[in-house]
Formats: sequence, C-alpha cells, structure tokens
Amino acid sequence: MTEPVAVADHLERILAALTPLSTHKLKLLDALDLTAAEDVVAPVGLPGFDNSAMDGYAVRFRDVADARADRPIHLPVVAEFGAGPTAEHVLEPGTAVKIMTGAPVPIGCDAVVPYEWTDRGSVEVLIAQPPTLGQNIRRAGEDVEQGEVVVSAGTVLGPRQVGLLAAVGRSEVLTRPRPRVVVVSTGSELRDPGGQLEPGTIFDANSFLLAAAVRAAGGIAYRVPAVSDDPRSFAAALEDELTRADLVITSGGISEGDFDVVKEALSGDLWFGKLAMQPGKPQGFGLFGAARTPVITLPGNPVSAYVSFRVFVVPAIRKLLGRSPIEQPLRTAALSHGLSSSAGRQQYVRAFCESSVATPVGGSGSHLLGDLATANALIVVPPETTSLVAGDPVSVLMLDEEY
Ligand SMILES: Nc1nc2c(c(=O)[nH]1)N[C@H]1C(S)=C(S)[C@@H](COP(=O)(O)OP(=O)(O)OC[C@H]3O[C@@H](n4cnc5c(N)ncnc54)[C@H](O)[C@@H]3O)O[C@H]1N2
Ligand code: MOO
Repeated sequence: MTEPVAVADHLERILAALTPLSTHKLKLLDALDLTAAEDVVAPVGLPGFDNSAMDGYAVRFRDVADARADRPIHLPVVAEFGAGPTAEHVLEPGTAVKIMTGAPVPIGCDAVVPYEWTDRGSVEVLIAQPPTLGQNIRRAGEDVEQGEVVVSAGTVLGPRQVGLLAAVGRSEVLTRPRPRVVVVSTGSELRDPGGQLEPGTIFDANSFLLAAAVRAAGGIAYRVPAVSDDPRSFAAALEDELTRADLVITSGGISEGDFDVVKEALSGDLWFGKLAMQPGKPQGFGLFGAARTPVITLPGNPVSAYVSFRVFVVPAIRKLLGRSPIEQPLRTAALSHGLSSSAGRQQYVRAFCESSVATPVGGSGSHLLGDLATANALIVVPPETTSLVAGDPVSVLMLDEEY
C-alpha cells in the first residue's frame, strides 16, 4: 500500500499546475469584485487643488484674526467662486471672496470663514468669529498624492476602490476575469431537487453545494445535472463542458467502489490516490483534454466534498483570479472541550467558533450535511495530534469569513 499523500503536497501539486488567467482591461463598473492586475498610480492628486471645505468667505487670516461678536470685522466682497471652472484670482489684503464648498481658494487665501460666523453679506461681509490659520482649506494632495499607488495588483475591486479609481480619473482598469468552473456530480442514485425520489435515490446536493461555493469564491459556476455511473456518459459530459471551463470539479466516483466512474474514465490522465486527511481521503487531480484543463476530482460524501473544496479548490480559484493570499489564514481559538483524532490523518472537525472559542458540532460522519450547515468553522487537527483537552489552542478555518 502506498503512503497517503500530505494535504500540503496535494495542494502544491494543484497550484503548481495552474497559472492566473490572462488579464483584460475593463470599464470600472464591470471590474467590480474582480482582482486588479496592475498597480494603479494616481495620475492626479486628491484633492487636485487647494479648495474650500465650507460655504463662506475666503480671507487672509491676519485680516480677521481679531474678529469678535462685539467687534466684528468688515471686509469688501470682491468676487464669488462656486465649485467649477474658475479663473485664477489673487486675494488682495483687506478683501474677501465668497466661496462655495469645493471651489478653488484664491491665491493668498489662508482661511475660509463659514457663512454661520458672518452676516452673509454680498457687497461687504461682517465677520464675527475668527477662523484658525488654514481652517476650512482642503490642501492639494492631502488625501492622495500624485504618483501614489492607489490600488495595488491583487486588490479586490470593491465599491470603494472603484470610487477611488474614478476619482483619480481612471475609466478602465486591468483585471483578471472570474474563472469559469464547471461542476459535475456523478452517481446513478442522484436526482435533481424538485423532482420525485424512487427507492434508493437521493437528491443531488453536491453540485449545488459546490456551484454555490464556486460563486462564493469568486468564480462563475456552470452546474451540470448529475451524470450516471456510466463512464461513457461521464466522458461525453466532460468533453462537452471542457470548451467553457477554466477548471472542472467533479464529485463522487473516485474511491474503491465497483462503479467509480470518474476514476474509471480519467485514470489514464489524472492522478488518483489517498490523502492523509479526514474527511476528504480519496482525491484526484490532473490536466485533461487538448486544452489541458485542470480537473479536481472530489469525493462524493457531501462533507468530504465541501471540506476538500475549501482546502484545495478555493486556493485554486484564487490562484486563477490572481488573488492573495492564496490559502486562507487560520485563526487560533481555544477548544471548548476535549477531542480525540486518529493518528496519521489531518482532521477537519466541524465546529462553531465564536469569541475565539471553538465548539465541535455534530458527528464526524462525512454524510452529515445537516450538521455541516450549522458549523461556521473547521478545526484543523494535524496528523500527529491524537488528543486535545478543553482549553487547548487549535487552528481554525473560518467558513464564512472573506479573506
Ligand atoms: N472500500 C472503501 N470504500 C470507501 C473508501 C475506501 O477507502 N475504501 N473511502 C470512503 C470515503 S472516505 C469516501 S469520502 C467515499 C468517497 O467515495 P466516492 O468519491 O467514490 O463517492 P461515491 O461513492 O460516489 O459517493 C459517496 C457517498 O456520497 C453520496 N453522494 C455522492 N454524490 C452525491 C451528491 N451529488 N449529493 C449527495 N450525496 C452524494 C453517495 O450517495 C454516497 O453515499 O468512499 C468511501 N468508501
Ligand atoms: O475521507 Mo471520506 O472523505 O471522509 O468520508
């Protein structure tokens, strides 16, 4: 019997075979939620010029420094600036310019007095309270300096990044597209939800579970209705799907059974073997077809399929997306109560983790999908650890956290 393969080695095998998808220039809104594939340097600073933060009067500070309610200062109002194209203006000492929020401050202006501290005069203004030096002036470049990297390659472009790119004048950005991931579940017992079950049949959970997980990981999921345990039907379904796939994921048909269709159809092309992992022992991977499309074959037990997806497929999708980190950072939590684990296999224990305390939930059976849905974390117990007691620190993979 061959030694089981370590989780890290299988992941490395998969990642080494993948390259990030090639880049495309996209309009800003079309790039939402994609990964930037360039360092975007600000062609202009933010603000682009010194401008007013208030509706009020642009003044020279020294002219109004002594203004008091009982000794207001009077200044002639020589111009009015709204936000928008403006000619350059020098503010002569002893004068004021009416100015609106966002309008460029005139040369020589070193404070803006808000309307509320004045009589709002149009010809002459009466100022009853002094600003501080520089008050209410937003300085050029104080937010973003010209030439600064505003979005670095690998950043996910959320609404705030899209807004920032627009603010510095970018209408397009280089991104990587979402990987197209074909999900095929196999098994003659599988029926699509919504229909009727005959004896011995079950609803196909995995293709929905995995397609949803693909979307959550940033890919485009193409869910194929379950394929029966006939290798020819499976091979035909796979051939049909390859043209639109950057990655194929299958579930089921890879262990030791007499009808292990995926293994039978692909064993000439893919590696199949056992991992030192539980759940998720049987796995397979390889490049298939003329386009050498990566195919990751996951075990059929639903919990095994999901755990394997989190451990191998999420990093694969992130590599295609050009996202980092590729692997989800683990957190540390305290174990709520003791547990034992079989030697030689890395256990992924379903758990509920809150306030840094991880409580195992449900049994360890790989068919317990109900329990999986109540978990929000997986406790990762290394192969060499066979028992843990309450309070022990454990590594935890959080299932609902973005990274
Ligand atoms: N003799 C051995 N038998 C098994 C071994 C082994 O080492 N020796 N490994 C066990 C482990 S561990 C796992 S995990 C499973 C994996 O088997 P397969 O990948 O071949 O999966 P199937 O046999 O097709 O299905 C297993 C189980 O999961 C149910 N299933 C499959 N697909 C779906 C789906 N889309 N939705 C819901 N449920 C699904 C299927 O009905 C089976 O009950 O093998 C063990 N056996
Ligand atoms: O290792 Mo299987 O993947 O647990 O049930």
